[in-house]
Amino acid sequence: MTVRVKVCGTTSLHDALLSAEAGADALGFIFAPGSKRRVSPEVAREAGLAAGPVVARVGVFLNQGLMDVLRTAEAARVSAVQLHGPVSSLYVREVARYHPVLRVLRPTDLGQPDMLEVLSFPGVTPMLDAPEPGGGVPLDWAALREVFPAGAWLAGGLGPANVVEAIRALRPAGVDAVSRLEQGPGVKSPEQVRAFVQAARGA
Ligand SMILES: O=C(O)c1ccccc1NCC(=O)[C@H](O)[C@H](O)COP(=O)(O)O
Repeated sequence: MTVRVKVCGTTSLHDALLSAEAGADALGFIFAPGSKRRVSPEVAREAGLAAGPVVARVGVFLNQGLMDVLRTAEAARVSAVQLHGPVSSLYVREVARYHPVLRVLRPTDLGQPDMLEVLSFPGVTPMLDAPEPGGGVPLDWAALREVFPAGAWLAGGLGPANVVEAIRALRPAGVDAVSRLEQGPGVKSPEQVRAFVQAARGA
């Protein structure tokens, strides 16, 4: 199965076009307060729509109010929503009534019935990520091999140099990265973005 590739932390039209031209399947737009990659819904909307009809536009949220998520997602015209943080399954189910959801889990969540319940909701796809989102720290792929959910995406410290190994270890449906694709906070490195997409495609 072809692995999907998401380039997260897009903060400009320039970087959206860069990732789309590199062949990314999805762009992430971070709306979490306090993120050094936070983008306004207006910029996300302009940049995401410019990437064309086949590139997914993912709004990224961390523990934010339900109405904030729904209003921002609408204003930014995202095509999916990524939810970080200890939000309830009811909350995830409500967001999934309006948008496809990438529900971010940490490895320690995998044993928790209430966290796993959400994965049975229609339109909700799990994404395994490190405890600190956007922190550039890889997960222990070998330790996850037996418990990695079917159809899940993988994030956490991925970049051109390790994405092939990660894909071969866990066979995720998609991969997502930000820290290792930047030349500065919120600014993409063209070389790293191209190399990441190319490496993931060739895995
Ligand atoms: O990157 C951030 O600043 C961020 C802040 C708050 C919530 C989510 C955030 N990033 C979300 C992502 O999907 C990252 O791509 C993912 O955590 C992987 O990051 P990295 O380990 O830096 O590749």
